[in-house]
Amino acid sequence: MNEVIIATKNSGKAKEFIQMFESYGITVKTLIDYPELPDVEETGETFAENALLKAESAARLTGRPAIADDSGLVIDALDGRPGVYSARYAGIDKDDKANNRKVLKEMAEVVDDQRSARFKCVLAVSFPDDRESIIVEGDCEGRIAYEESGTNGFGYDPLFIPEGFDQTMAQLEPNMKNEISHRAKALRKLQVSLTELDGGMK
Ligand SMILES: O=P(O)(O)OP(=O)(O)OP(=O)(O)OC[C@H]1O[C@@H](n2cnc3c(O)ncnc32)[C@H](O)[C@@H]1O
Ligand SMILES: [Mg+2]
Repeated sequence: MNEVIIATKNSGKAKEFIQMFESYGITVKTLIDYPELPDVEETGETFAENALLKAESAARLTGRPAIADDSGLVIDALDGRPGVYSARYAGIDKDDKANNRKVLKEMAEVVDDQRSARFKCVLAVSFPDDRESIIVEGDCEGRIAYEESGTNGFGYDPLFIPEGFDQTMAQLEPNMKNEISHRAKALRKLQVSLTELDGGMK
């Protein structure tokens, strides 16, 4: 495999996948390269259901294996919200600024030791033939800051302080995020699953 399709229209995710796959010598194409493909409605109740919906649709429509990422932020003090609704938490889809403001407001009165949270990433690989889809997941533990800091990354990165750091994900170098992130952990598991398939990832 020297090219892979990632079924995402999120440019932040796309950039990270391009960087992470570089080390395997694999070129990444995303749905940004296939503007004619229709949007998939994320009607699932779990990250896995939504990842599968996106991967199956892309594999069917492109005729090639496709990987989809469904991910989000799970905050303990908010009973797991924003969770699967992370992209549209403040109402409008993919308004990162508004989503971050809403989370900060809801977390304003929450004390230090109750600010635990994790990023979750579920990756699904689907095939255009009758091979079964593969699902893997990765978590990144951390806590919610009191204000936004940093400009790297995307989404909730300016609010999220990963375990073992005193800076937000948006203040870390992209290479560091791509070592420790939920997405990196899921991708490492996928590498293991894919090497068991014909051809593998190399
Ligand atoms: O469905 P696609 O096209 O992949 O793009 P999306 O942005 O809609 O992606 P999701 O449905 O998986 O929603 C995930 C949301 O969770 C947040 N998120 C996911 N991974 C993140 C990360 O690494 N850093 C910060 N926020 C993240 C971000 O707000 C995303 O919009
Ligand atoms: Mg989405």
